[in-house]
Amino acid sequence: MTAIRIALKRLPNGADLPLPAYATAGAAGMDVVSAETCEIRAGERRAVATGFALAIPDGYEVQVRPRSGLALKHGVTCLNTPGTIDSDYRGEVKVILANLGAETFTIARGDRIAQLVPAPVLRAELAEVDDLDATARGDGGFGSTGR
Ligand SMILES: O=c1ccn([C@H]2C[C@H](O)[C@@H](COP(=O)(O)OP(=O)(O)OP(=O)(O)O)O2)c(=O)[nH]1
Ligand SMILES: [Mg+2]
Repeated sequence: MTAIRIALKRLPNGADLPLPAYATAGAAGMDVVSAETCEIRAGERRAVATGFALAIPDGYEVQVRPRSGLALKHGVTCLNTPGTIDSDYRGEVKVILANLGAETFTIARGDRIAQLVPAPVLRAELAEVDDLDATARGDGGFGSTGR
């Protein structure tokens, strides 16, 4: 398994926290813990601090993804999933959690709240044209092929 090196800087609010880590040998995501104790009421959202910042190598991003256990048990997910950490972002990584459940969700400092997955970035060069090539689908979409 190849790994890319990503520089991580602990921020003062993350001084004593575990760094993002893979929970099992085959885990795709590194679990991230919360740097704050807080509550998210039903129907609300919050940018939760993680206590670290990253310098991702050029040509890569880091995706912030929800944990399925929180989603299934509590209705808590990343609102902007997958969140995008740009390679040129040097601020604190935050996890935008939304509580879609019926109960207030309590987060303790150190709780695992999301997972980070690095990914290569492909950039596109747009070529503006007057006409696009024809396809069988054409402009059908949004359920046009049936259930
Ligand atoms: O879940 C997330 C998503 C984003 N970010 C940070 C890192 C990312 O590089 C930056 C900008 O994210 P994005 O491009 O998704 O947000 P935007 O609304 O387009 O903000 P900006 O105008 O700053 O690009 O915010 C996070 O910490 N967590
Ligand atoms: Mg942006």
